Amino acid sequence: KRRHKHSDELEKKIQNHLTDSMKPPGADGDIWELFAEEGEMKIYRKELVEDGLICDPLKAVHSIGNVTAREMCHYFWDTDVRMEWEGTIESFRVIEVPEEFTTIIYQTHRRVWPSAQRDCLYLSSMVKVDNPPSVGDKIPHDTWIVCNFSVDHPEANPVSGCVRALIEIALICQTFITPPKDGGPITRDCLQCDIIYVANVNPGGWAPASVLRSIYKREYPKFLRRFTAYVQDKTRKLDI
Ligand SMILES: O=S(=O)(CCO)c1ccc(-c2ccc(C3CCCC3)c([C@@H]3C[C@@H]3c3ccccn3)c2)cc1
Repeated sequence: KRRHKHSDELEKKIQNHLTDSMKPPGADGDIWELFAEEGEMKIYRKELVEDGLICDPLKAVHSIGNVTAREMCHYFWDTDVRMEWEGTIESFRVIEVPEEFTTIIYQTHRRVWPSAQRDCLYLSSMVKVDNPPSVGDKIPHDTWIVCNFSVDHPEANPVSGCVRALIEIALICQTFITPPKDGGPITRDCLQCDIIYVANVNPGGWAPASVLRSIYKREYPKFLRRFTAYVQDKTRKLDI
């Protein structure tokens, strides 16, 4: 069962995301504030301060056509294309590949004046979920998750002056297929991908609350817009 040093922790986090993060906002009795809405994309936040640091949890739900859950998770997980859609990291390095779909990444984020530059050191794993909880009465064709969470690593060789931000992030995607009425073959137009993105970022050190909250308000909608458009573009059949 224990495939690498972080296997147990990864399994536990994935189980937690499948039970907690897949619940619609508010189902957990918590008060989520809808702070951005664009079509199917709805982004919620909660105010949370831990040890004086702004750790506002974020939860986004979205649904887009013409892509599968596996494609969404693949492009989110695959470091080969990371800089094609990530707009806020300055550099990143794959430190270790503990197993085929699991990497350990060190990345630096663009400095947010007036606070110090942040870096993240995290494990990123892409997993197909076998027995997914079905949300509502729709039955998913398949469910995939990418789980990113902070770990330690002796070879991080961090950029000096960076403050280590701590992250707990998950992208959970489900494919829904609506076969064509005329019984024809299933095409991309029959696909719908439901997305849940949860992000818990601890800035790791002091930063002005107003500055952090305005970054979150700006960056998360931008990230979800840009990333989903990127995947739809990468998977679009070539215009013949
Ligand atoms: O989804 S991922 O796994 C994709 C891989 O990169 C991921 C997303 C976001 C972060 C992240 C780490 C640090 C910070 C801060 C904290 C103080 C100064 C920088 C932020 C701030 C919230 C803003 C932000 C929000 C969304 C996207 C990028 N930036 C975000 C890390 C990983």
